[in-house]
Amino acid sequence: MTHILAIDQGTTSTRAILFDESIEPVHSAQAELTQHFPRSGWVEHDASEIWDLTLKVCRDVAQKAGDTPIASIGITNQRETTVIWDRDTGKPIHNAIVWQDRRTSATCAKLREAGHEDMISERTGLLLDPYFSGTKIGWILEQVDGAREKARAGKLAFGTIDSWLIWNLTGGKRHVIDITNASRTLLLNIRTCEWDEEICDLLGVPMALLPEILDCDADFGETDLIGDSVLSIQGVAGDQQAATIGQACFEPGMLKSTYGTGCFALLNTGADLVRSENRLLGTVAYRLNGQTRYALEGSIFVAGAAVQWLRDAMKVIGHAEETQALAESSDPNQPVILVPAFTGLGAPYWNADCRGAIFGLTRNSGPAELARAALESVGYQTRDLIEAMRQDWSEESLGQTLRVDGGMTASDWTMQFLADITGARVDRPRILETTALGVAWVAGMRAGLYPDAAGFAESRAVDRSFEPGMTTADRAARYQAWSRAVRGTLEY
Ligand SMILES: Nc1ncnc2c1ncn2[C@@H]1O[C@H](COP(=O)(O)OP(=O)(O)O)[C@@H](O)[C@H]1O
Ligand SMILES: O=P(O)(O)OC[C@H](O)CO
Repeated sequence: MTHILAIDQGTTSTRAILFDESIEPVHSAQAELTQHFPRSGWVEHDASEIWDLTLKVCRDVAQKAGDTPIASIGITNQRETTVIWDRDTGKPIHNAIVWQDRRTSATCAKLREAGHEDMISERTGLLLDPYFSGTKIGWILEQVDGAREKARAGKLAFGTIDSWLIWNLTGGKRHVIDITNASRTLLLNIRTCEWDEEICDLLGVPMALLPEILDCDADFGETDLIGDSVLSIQGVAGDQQAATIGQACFEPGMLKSTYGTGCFALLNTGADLVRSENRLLGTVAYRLNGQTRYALEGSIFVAGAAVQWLRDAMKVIGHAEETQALAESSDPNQPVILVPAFTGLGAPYWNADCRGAIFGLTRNSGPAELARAALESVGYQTRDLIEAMRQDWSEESLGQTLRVDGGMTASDWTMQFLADITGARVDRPRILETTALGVAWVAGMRAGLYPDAAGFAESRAVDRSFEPGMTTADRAARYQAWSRAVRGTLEY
């Protein structure tokens, strides 16, 4: 018996999962991460806590497996979150600035006004938005005393969370980043897959800060910190790209959508980078065996977070699961619509300033109608993404099947509505930990334990498929109502 260890460092928690020789998850350990909100719109993590908890869950899970050896390590992580540390001490010089953080929106607006957005989008595939790492790096260098000089002198290191974990796991020997994480920094030329010096210069990021870029299945270094033997790190990808791999979306046209706090839909566009005309992102899906595959990505900031809002702010539920019974008991003649723009709207609107709205309330609208509206908002937003993808990539098969994963897919009601409103078949896999599965497979394949991509795709099993049931007329009417509600929200 041999195991593969997958580390999944997410926004709210860190998980370590051991997969056996049949690529089945057999042991796991998890720790919650402290969220810091120093100001409205700011979100930080303590990078040292991230490292401590990651090492802890890895050691915990290794202990659960007893004497069974680990053949290789895969790492997947929350993307864009930015850490800068001192190369001598190994200590972060500031809290990590999390992907959700909006503090650099004024910097982005200035760069936009100066006319740089087209050039940056053309080269990076991304948009000028605080979401990405580039402007976060600039902010830390500006705010921390002496940081810019130290950065120029090569004394500091920047990394996304994969880089930070690998630096620590290898005892400071490797300063690297995988290509998928690099493609989220706003500093990568996505075609040449190299750092873009002109953009780095524009954003005030000295090249001496930057890690070496590696393929997802590269040699990322070795660690002797987990268990008694030396373990190799051989598979790395940002979490949404890892889920794309874990869902075996290896062919152009395959689409996966992950429903956690937010929702991230990635469409494999093959060896071609598609430049979106509809404010979707162009990103590296993965690079395996030296072959780069691209994706179009739609990122929505509020999916499961709408359910958290019902629980924490509105207090209409005690637990997320209760939304199912409430939605089932809601009055179908009250078409309440919730536009959950709590922190603005992501793709395809990218409006950071609009805020949430509820439409169609009556005196009888209550918790049941609100719960249904929250669950439906996830389906409507996904439909927005698929419509935008269809305009960018006119392949007929697009949008016929949606491979889903993430915590919110536990809700059958939500998955059925998703199928109804998108008109797509929704496939929920048997292994829901697709993010960890993706990098476990890459690491295990490199270690010679797991099959190639075709064999892996064949082994993928579906737990349940949801077929669209709504009439075409009903689907169209409801989607039109949603579109009107979004317009109203944007105009308010
Ligand atoms: N049965 C359910 N019905 C509706 N939403 C759910 C259900 N179970 C979990 N969720 C939502 O899914 C999210 C958690 O998913 P997860 O994949 O763990 O998120 P993340 O990785 O972003 O922390 C939460 O926002 C939660 O409200
Ligand atoms: O950690 P998650 O699952 O919320 O994912 C975060 C994304 O990678 C942000 O782009």
